[in-house]
Amino acid sequence: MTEQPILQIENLDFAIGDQRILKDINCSFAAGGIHGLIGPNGSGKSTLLRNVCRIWEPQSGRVLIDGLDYRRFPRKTLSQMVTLVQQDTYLDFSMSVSDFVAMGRHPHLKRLQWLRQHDLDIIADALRVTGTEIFRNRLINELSGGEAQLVSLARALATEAPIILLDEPTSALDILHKLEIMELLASLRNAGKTILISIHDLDLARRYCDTVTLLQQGRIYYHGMAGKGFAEHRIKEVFHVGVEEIATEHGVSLLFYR
Ligand SMILES: Nc1ncnc2c1ncn2[C@@H]1O[C@H](COP(=O)(O)OP(=O)(O)OP(=O)(O)O)[C@@H](O)[C@H]1O
Repeated sequence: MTEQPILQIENLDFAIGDQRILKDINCSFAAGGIHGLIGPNGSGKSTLLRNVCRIWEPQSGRVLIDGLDYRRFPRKTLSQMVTLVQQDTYLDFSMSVSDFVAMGRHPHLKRLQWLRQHDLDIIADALRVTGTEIFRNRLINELSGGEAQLVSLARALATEAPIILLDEPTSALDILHKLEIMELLASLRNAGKTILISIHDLDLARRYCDTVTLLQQGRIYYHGMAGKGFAEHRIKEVFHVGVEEIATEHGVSLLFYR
């Protein structure tokens, strides 16, 4: 018997005003995987992530978590199950990094309940694994773009949600931090988390993702195994560039665009 996917999207349509942005989206994601969302600018990746965590709601179709329509869960319960690291991590309010990361514990607290030792331990752990504990006392609106991305990831980890959505989490990071984040995501995947990540860097996606979902103008063009997803003709047709695989001496191949 095949295991039920942790996340399923069925016949999802989403529009803003009269602009149809997502069209007939059908896909499912196994637990314990890194699932890449790729596609050109404006193809609908961020919009899909926002529909998956119910910041936006589809006009038709369903999102199922563990087989249940997410509209059946109270908002607080849904926030314990799914968390989103947004693309624009411009944090324009004055708050310490540790207070910001502590917000990740809110779905687990009752109204006006103080953080418990258990919560403080989880916050400390989230700061540690993202390498952000060194600026725990800094103000978030004084961080660089890359530092803010790491802190946003720390807050997501503090929720302990089994499904983590990330909207281009490495876009503002230098090469070392990019690799560190992807390695961290790989270890979270190995610990059983389900990660849905929108990512423009196709080489990183090829290296780290188990499956890819390729979007083109709001529709799914390909959904399946990552290896097969990067066939030359698909990249050519969706991104309108020529592409060639260049083998390296490290046993991996890199994409060369022309
Ligand atoms: N708040 C909004 N109001 C109106 N249209 C929007 C809004 N947000 C997104 N769109 C439109 O929806 C479409 C999909 O946008 P989305 O941000 O989901 O794409 P994306 O694939 O994440 O792009 P990128 O790679 O540039 O981040 C685009 O045409 C965009 O202009």
